[in-house]
Amino acid sequence: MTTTTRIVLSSDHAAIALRRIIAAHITTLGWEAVDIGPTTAESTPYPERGEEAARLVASGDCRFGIILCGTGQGIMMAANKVTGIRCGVCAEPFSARMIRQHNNANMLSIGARVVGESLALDIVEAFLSAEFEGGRHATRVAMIEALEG
Ligand SMILES: O=C(CO)[C@H](O)[C@H](O)COP(=O)(O)O
Repeated sequence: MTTTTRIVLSSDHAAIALRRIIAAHITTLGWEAVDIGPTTAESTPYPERGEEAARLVASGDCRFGIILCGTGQGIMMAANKVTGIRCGVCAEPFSARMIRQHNNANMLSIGARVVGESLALDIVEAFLSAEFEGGRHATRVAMIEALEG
């Protein structure tokens, strides 16, 4: 398992401001933010933005990925198409903690049109501070991996 502290951040046009806020925040927590944009408000397709981030996580270049679009849903769907990625959309901290503890998620998706800044930062902190519990959950995660063929 990679030990890097790099976290890739990516979004579509709907979430640029919140992505930047999260990138700045995680650096205060000791993580290295790898913000791959976009930098302008021009419309950009979330499948490409999600895939780009997911490949950096799947390759081991980044430990985690935090991705955002309007709802968090579309970019999550794209990221989960990349082998090795387990990404969940979270709109509250409990689920963000649980997708680490039970599902060993390596990416977190947030909807910038769903949650505000303060809640988003709580969600990110819950995700980053939780650890995978293994045990019975490892068996189930292995079953997800088996679906990848
Ligand atoms: O949430 C999203 C995908 O799940 C996108 O951010 C949303 O569909 C973009 O919409 P628009 O082009 O109207 O800004």
